[in-house]
Amino acid sequence: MDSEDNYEVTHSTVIIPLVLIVFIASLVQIQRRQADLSHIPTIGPSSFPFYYIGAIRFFFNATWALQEGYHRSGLAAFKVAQLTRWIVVITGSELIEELRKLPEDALSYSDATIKADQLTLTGILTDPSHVALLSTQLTRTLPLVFPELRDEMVAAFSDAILKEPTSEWTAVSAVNGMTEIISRVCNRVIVGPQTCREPEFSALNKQFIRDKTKYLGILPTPQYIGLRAHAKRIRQLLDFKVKRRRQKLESSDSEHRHDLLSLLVAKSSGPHASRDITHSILALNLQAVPTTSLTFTHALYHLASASSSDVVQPMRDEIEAVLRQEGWTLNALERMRKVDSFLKESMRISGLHALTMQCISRTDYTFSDGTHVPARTHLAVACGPMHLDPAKYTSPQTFDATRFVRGSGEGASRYQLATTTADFLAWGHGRAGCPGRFFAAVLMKLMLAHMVLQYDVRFGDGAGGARPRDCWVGPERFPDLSAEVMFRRRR
Ligand code: HEM
Repeated sequence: MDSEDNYEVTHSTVIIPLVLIVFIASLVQIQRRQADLSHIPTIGPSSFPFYYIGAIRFFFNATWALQEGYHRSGLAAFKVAQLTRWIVVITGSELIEELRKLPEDALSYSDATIKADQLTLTGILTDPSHVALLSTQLTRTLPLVFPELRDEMVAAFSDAILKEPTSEWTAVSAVNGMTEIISRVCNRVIVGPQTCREPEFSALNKQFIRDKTKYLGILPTPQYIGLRAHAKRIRQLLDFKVKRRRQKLESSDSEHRHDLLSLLVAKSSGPHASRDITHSILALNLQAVPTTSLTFTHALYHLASASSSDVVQPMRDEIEAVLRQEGWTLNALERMRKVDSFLKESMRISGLHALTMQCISRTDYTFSDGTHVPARTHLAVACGPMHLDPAKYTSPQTFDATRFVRGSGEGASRYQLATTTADFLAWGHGRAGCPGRFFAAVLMKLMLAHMVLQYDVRFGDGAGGARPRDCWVGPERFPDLSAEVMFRRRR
């Protein structure tokens, strides 16, 4: 028997029974939960086996189910079927605030993340200790790392967009170009200046993210093997750097770096330190790079289809006026209100997730309006329909670049890009709010301001100047992954 036959045997003897076991287990689970949740209205069919029709429809058209539930009058909560579970969707600002305030022993966000994340099965991504570093250390060191961040962004832009000093229009693959830049700049603060530019590190990272996207949680597939192999090689690459950072820390070398690798080295010890550090670096890349790249690509598509005189020129005027007074500083970036508002409006109308604040109840809980959820219920909030609700936003279907521009008076911070509220949920909210959002907001503002100042941007003639259609996979929204945008250096 040759190796190909062996491979076939592995597939038929391992994968098919495994898939069947998972399928039957999920069937029993979903059926049992249906009985517990029968008092909560369902969008789509609710009885076996028809809820699978609802689950399949949710996969292909989640926005329909969420809009339907959100707008059905008087519903504070509704449920939708997914292939392996029910999700109870909470609506309305008051219940969302109530949900946000529930403590960890009543409601767990990490239980939901760990359950939903197929990487749990690979043994990679089990320790969430890097999360605390983001909200404390990274946000605090932003003023210190800001000059490095800008230098890296400018260099990465030239490399990824227009290497040659030409002023002709050049077509750039939007998702690839933005991912290239964002991966490099994010890694400048994650692993430092040399590693973020190393071709092997960056190629492995990209392959790891790609395999993760395709990995369905089934063990012996090529993606599973790939994920483990890439993680192993990245660990080999980082091992030497970890040792060097540790020596520097121990030698009280005054030239400490402010990247996350140094912080991880400082707080780790024991025989598994190097493995844990690699896993944290991988987790950070997974959580930072795809979200920021896709969010920024959405904004780029809005920019390429925006009116030059009504949207782009006023932004340029604002950026130039602020830079004349301050130069490139964190404070200058904060004063660029039109840039901030443009990105926030893009996240409102083209947010990546139609569901957010996904969590699992740990105890039975009754909301103030009487809605009861038993323990172990998967809960979420429908942010997609909320962002398009005319009761919350005037003309919600229109992209209004200055919607969030507000004066500097009291309460102005409520409208800023990184602020989460019960009406703006693109970063999650409360305990589930993205801990990397202050960094992501600074990075995207830097990129947009640089792009608007240095380049003209438009869609090619083939596209008729229009923004390409988004693509939905379940409740996740992707910008067109193959579209090109034309760039030209400003004359
Ligand atoms: C525009 C870019 C980004 C968007 C839209 C975004 C959005 C989100 C959202 C919505 C969540 C909560 C998930 C939920 O709803 O339950 C989240 C969690 C998270 N984000 Fe972001 N994020 C972005 C960028 C980043 C960056 C740059 C980093 C790291 C530097 C980061 C690190 C994380 C981490 C670690 C979590 C998990 C928090 C936890 O488990 O408690 N994100 N992000």
